[in-house]
Amino acid sequence: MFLKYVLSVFNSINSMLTSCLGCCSQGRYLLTAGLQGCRCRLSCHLKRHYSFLPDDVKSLRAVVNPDISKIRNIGIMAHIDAGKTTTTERMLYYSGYTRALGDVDDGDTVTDFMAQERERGITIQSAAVTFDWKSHRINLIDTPGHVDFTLEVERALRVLDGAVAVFDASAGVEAQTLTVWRQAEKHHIPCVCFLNKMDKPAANFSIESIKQKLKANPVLLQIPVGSGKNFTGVVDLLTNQKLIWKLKSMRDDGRVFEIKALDQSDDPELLQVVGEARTALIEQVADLDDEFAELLLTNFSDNFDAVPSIKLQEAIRRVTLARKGVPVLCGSSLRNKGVQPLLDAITAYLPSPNERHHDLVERMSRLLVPFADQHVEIPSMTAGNIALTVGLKQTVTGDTIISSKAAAAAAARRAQNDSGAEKKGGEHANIILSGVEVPDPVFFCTIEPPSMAKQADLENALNCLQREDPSLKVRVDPDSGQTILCGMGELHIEIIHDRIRREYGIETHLGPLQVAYRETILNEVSTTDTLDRTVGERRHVVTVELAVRPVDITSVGGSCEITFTEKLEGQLLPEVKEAVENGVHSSYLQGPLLGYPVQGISTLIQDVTIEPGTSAAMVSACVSRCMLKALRLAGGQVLEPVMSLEVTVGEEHLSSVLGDLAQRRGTVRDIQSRHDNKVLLATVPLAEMMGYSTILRTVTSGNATFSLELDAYEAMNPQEQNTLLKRMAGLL
Ligand SMILES: Nc1nc2c(ncn2[C@@H]2O[C@H](COP(=O)(O)OP(=O)(O)OP(=O)(O)O)[C@@H](O)[C@H]2O)c(=O)[nH]1
Repeated sequence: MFLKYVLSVFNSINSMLTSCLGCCSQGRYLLTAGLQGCRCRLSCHLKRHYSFLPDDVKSLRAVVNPDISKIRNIGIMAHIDAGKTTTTERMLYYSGYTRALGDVDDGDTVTDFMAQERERGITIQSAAVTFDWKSHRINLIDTPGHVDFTLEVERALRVLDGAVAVFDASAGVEAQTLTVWRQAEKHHIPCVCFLNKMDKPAANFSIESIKQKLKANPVLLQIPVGSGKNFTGVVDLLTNQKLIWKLKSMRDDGRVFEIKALDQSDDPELLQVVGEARTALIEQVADLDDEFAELLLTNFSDNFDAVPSIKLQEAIRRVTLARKGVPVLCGSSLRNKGVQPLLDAITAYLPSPNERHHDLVERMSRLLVPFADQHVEIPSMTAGNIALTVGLKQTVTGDTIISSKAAAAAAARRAQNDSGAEKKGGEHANIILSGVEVPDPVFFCTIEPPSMAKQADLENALNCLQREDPSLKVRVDPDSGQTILCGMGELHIEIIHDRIRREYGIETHLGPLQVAYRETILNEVSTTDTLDRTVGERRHVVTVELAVRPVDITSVGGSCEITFTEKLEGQLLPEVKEAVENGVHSSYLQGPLLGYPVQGISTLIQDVTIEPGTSAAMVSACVSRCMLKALRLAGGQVLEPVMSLEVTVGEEHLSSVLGDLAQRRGTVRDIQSRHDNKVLLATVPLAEMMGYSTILRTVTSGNATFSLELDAYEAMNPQEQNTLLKRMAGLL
C-alpha cells in the first residue's frame, strides 16, 4: 500500500523511480503534498545504491567508504537521563543498522553494552557506533551523562568534530549539561541542540535557559506541533513544512511520517507563530553571517521570506561551524518523533573532519632576547634570530614549534623541492630541527617533600623540570610508593635538588644515590607453565612453553626481543599474541636477581594452549610467571654501567690519578699529551665513581678536570656481583 502510494507520487518521474523504491522502502518519508520541497527526491537519488527490504538490517560492510566531506565524527552528550542512549538507538534503527528499537528501560540497547550499564540503565563508557545516513557516514560516540564520568566525556570530545547536546525539555539546562558544554567549548566543538522528551506534560520548548545558562546563541530551526501527549511533530522553519508522526499505536516505530507544506487550512495560531519565528530566524542569521546579509539586501530586500531555503541552510552551517550560533531542534526519541530531522541536521550543519581546525599549537605569551640573565622583551622577530619565549605548556626541550599545520605542510613541500635540487650537493632540507638525544640516566635516588601537604607542589616542580631537562626522569617505585629521581650523575641530581629549593621553595630530602644496574641471563633455558584459576564462576586455563637465551649485551641499552614459532605466528589470534607479548614485556621490567630491568635476552614462544573462557589478562599473567621461572633457571647476571672517563691533569699529578683509578677497578685505555698536560682516557664502573670530584681535587691539588659519560653496561665478575647481592640484601 505504501509502495503503491510512493509510485503514484513519482509515476511521472520515471528516471527516479528505481531509486525511490530503494529509499522509501525504508519508509523514511510519506509524501502527501506533491513534490514541492520533497526531501525524498534528494535522499532517493543519493541512496540509490541501497536496495533492501523494509526489515533488512544493514551490515557494516554495506557502508561505502565516503568522501571525507561526507563524514561526521560526532559525540552525543547531555545530563544523565536526558535521553542520549534512546536517541542513539533511534538513529541506528532509522538508518537501518538495527532491526528492533533498543530500550534503555528493557536493558537491550546497542551502545550501553557493559553489564553495569544494562543493569543500571546508564551510560558509563563512551560507546562508538558507525552508520550511514543519506550517503553520509556518521561515527557517533554516546558519552556518559553522570558527573562521575566527566573524564570519559573529555576523552571522547578531544577527537570529535561536532556534538549533539540532548536536553530533557521538561528539565531545561541541567548541571551536567553545563559541565559538558564547557568541555565542548574548550575544544571549540560546533554543536546542535536537541530538546528531547517533548511528549512530557511538563515539556517546555524554551531556548531561554540555553541562552542564559550556557551563554550560547540558539538558532531555532523548528516549532513544535502540539504539546505533552499531543505533541505530534514539528514545523521546519527553513522549508515551512509540517513533519507529522501519526502513530497508530505505542509500537509504531515512527519510520513513516508525513511531510506537508503549511497552508491556510492550518491552525492560524500555528501559522502566526511560524511566520514570526521564520522572520526572526532570517534576521538572526543575517546578523551572524555577512555573506547571507549581503544576499538578502541585494536580492531579496523587498521580500526576505522569498530567500531559498538552501541559502538559509548554507548560512546556518557557516554560523554553526564558526560557533556563532547553535541550531536547536526538538522531538521525542522515546515516542519515535523528530529523530530523522535531527539526523538531517547532523549532516547539514556539523563539520566534516577536514573542516575542523584542531588547535595544536601552543600559545606564547612573551618573546624575549637573552643577554645572560637579563631579558629584553621584543614584539616580534624574523628568521635567523635566537630568542626566548615563556608560557609554553606542552612543549619539551627538543621540540620544533611551527605556526600551523598548513605552514608545516608548505615547508615540507618546499623542503622536498629544495632537497631535490640540492641532492646533487648532498644536502637534505628538513623542517624539523634535530631534537636532543636523551641518554639513559645512570644514577637514581629517592626524593621526599618536607610534608605530605607539599607532595603536589613537588610533583608540579618535577614536571616542569622534566620538560626543560629531558635527561631527568621521575618515576614512582611501585612497591614503596616513593618518588624516584633518575639523573645523569651526582652533580645533575644535586643541581636539581638545589633548583627545587631555590626556584620552587620546597626543601626536599634526597635518599642515598644509587647506581642503575641491569640484569641479563647466562644460559639458554626452555620451560613451561600452566595457570589454572577460577575467578567467580569463570575458569581460566592456559599453558605456555617458551625458551630464553642470552644475546649480545655490549651495546648501550641492548634490547630484548620476542619471537614466535612459525606455527604459532599463523595460529594465534592478534589479541592472544598481544597478551603473550604483554606478559613477556612485563617480565623484562624486573629481573629475578635484584629487580632491575633486563637486557640482552631473546625469548621464543614455543606453544600456547588456551581453554575457552580464559581472559587475556590471565594469558599475560601465565606468560609472565613462566618467564620469571625461565629467567631464574637461566642463571642471572648483574650488568653495571661502565663509564668512559677523561681526566686532564698536569704531568706531576698523573701517577696519583692512576693510583687512585686502579683502586676503582678502572682500565686505562690511553694517555695522550695536550700542551703541558696529560689526558688520561679510561673506563671505570660508575659504582666506583661516587664522590670522585672531591677526591680528584685532593690528589691533584685542584689541578685536574674530568668528564664522565656512559660507555656500556658490562657483566660484573662473580666475586663483585656476590658482594653487591649481599649488600643489597642488607647482609654487609
Ligand atoms: N518521556 C520520555 N522519556 C524518554 C524520552 N527519551 C528517553 N526517555 C527516558 O528517559 C530515561 C533515560 O533515557 P536514556 O536514553 O538512558 O538517557 P541517557 O541520557 O542516555 O542516560 P545516561 O546515558 O545514563 O546519561 C529512560 O527511562 C528513557 O526511556 C522521551 O523522548 N520521552
